[in-house]
Amino acid sequence: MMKRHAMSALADTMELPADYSNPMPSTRSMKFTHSPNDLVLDRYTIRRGIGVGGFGEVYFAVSQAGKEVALKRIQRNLEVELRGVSHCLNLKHLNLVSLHDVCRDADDQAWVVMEYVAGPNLREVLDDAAKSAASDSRNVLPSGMFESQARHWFAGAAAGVAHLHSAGLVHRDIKPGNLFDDNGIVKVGDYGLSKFISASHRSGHTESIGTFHYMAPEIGRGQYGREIDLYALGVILFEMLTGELPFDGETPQEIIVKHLTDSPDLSRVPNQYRNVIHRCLQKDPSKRPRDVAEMLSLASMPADQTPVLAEVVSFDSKEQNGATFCFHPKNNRRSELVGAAGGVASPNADGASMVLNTSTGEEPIARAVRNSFSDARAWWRALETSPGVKLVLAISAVAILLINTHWLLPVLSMVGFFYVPYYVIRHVVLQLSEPTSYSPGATDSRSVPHQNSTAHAVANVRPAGKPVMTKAQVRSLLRTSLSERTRLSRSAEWATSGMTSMIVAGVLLLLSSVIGMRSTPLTPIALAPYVWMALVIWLGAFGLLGIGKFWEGSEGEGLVRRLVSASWGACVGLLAYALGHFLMVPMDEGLGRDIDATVLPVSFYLESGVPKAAAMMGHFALLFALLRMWKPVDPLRRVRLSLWAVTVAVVGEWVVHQIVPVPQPAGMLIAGGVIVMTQLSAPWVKSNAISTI
Ligand SMILES: Nc1ncnc2c1ncn2[C@@H]1O[C@H](COP(=O)(O)OP(=O)(O)OP(=O)(O)O)[C@@H](O)[C@H]1O
Repeated sequence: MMKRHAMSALADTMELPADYSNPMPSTRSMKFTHSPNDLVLDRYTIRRGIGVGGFGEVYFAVSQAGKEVALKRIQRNLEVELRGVSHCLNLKHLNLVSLHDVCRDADDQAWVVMEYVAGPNLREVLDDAAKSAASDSRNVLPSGMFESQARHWFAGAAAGVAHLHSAGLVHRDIKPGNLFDDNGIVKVGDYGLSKFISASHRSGHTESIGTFHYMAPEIGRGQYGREIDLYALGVILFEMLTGELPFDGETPQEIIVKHLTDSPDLSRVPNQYRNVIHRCLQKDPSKRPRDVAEMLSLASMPADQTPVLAEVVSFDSKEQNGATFCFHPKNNRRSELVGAAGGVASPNADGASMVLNTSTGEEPIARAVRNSFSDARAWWRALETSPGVKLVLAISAVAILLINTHWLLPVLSMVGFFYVPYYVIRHVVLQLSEPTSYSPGATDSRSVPHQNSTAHAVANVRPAGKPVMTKAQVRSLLRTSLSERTRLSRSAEWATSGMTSMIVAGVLLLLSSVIGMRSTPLTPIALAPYVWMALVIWLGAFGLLGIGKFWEGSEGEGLVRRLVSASWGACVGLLAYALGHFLMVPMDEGLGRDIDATVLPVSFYLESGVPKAAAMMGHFALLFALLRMWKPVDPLRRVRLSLWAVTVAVVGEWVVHQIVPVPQPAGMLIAGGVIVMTQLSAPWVKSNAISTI
């Protein structure tokens, strides 16, 4: 209690922002000095007022040439110290709102000219989410945001803040109102300026402007280290995930006292984020994460955990302090080049080479299962029904599980039978294949301060938005990077792709057997051809995925690759033949040719016309040689799943069938299936990532 009084006194003596008496922006009067069509700074025509903040009024304006900008008219009672502002003005990063200029008009009025962001800020998004949750009669909406949305904002804001920090700047005013959504890209605005703008009656003294909910305790002591930004990001993450603030109160003093003394209640925060928020909200700045990179990894957000592909890599020519983070989450995606198995590609600081990191993170299937559980848990928590109803629901769920154990248990055992060895092998291989970066040109992330201490740092040499590398150059850098990966990391990725392809095979088997046996009783004999096809497809794809790991480092020599493909095709044919016999699959179906071809090669067939092993081997060898089999497994292929490639494979198979017939339609299904499966299972670097660099 004593401590609280002491803290309260401290809060009373703290310097509060000039506008603290009414800190909620919504209550500020929205009177604007300028009207639409006013010309300011001799070149900008005001279109409309956007809002009024602590520093002044913000307008949407256009230049004479039509460039859209946001203009902030700094309040008269604030002094603007322009010395040093240039440091902020010359920062360029995809996740920062660009500051174009700070200038004075004829009346000596200071204006900040900046990039105009049309999208909402996080404050508005959170308020909307709260309103939707309040009016959601089905109670399915979270009180904060969906986790994926929160991650998207968090990662984008972190990337912008990391860039500021690497440039030696502290934002000082991170809050939801200063984070914007620009067409899916999170942008941090209002950075650094608070240092250069101060209340005139305290000339020369830098003012604390942050809204109290996001203000780190040490700000009261005049400490403005970069830790205050991490603190604010922690508060924002808490708010996004729970819809509530960790420290709230009726007055600024009450909030400040809570920042100084209270511990946040993390019980409503999903498990995965408790640690990062706990660390970010430490009262002692030295106990917070060392930097943004550490904060992100505590949030389980290192690049290798996000199995998505890169979209943009942004470079800043002024970047000297090591890597910057860049987040371009169109479609909620991270900005790294990440393969299906979690690899990450990023250009290094001199832009001369790219690093393709392979996964060392959580196993993708385990992650998917964990995410589903946490979604289910969130849904369960959000379910606002009486405890009695919840109990009935829980008992019903358990009963349903128990009733279905007769098939659930065998299925789970089967899954475990394949999954556990795969998981162990993957884990062992990844343990051996550390470090996370394989490019000799890249600095080991753990050896250099500020350099990417998580796997996904990107550095750049250009202002965002202007491509500096042609697609071909980027492609060649990615190739180099792919070629520099260790054999172990490739093996790990192969294992993951193999597992994925097994799941795809299971789905194919299910679909094809359901369609093919809709009017046939389910017997082992009837099922055998489907199992046979699924196995042949899987084996074919698995081998190609493995060979693809050796091909991915170069564009390759076509003839050699066709020969290798043909050899693997012969193996697939042999396996198909052996498995067909083992499963007693009728091999004499659909052998007739549509074209009256020659009787060759007659020695490949029994007198009954049933293909011998040689026919199967010849057929698939020819097919694999004909199709460019390295394309569907190439991480740099144009699209993840090309239906054109599938069509070509099926038509190609039909052509080969005219020369060396095999059972149909199994042959065509196998050809199409192999191409679908390899494409779905092989890692892929999204092509517009390449075009936008
Ligand atoms: N670059 C911009 N593009 C579009 N809207 C902007 C831009 N900068 C600010 N705004 C909007 O203008 C309004 C006022 O912004 P401002 O930054 O002045 O106030 P604030 O963030 O509420 O308070 P403070 O100045 O204390 O940070 C807000 O609604 C904000 O979303």
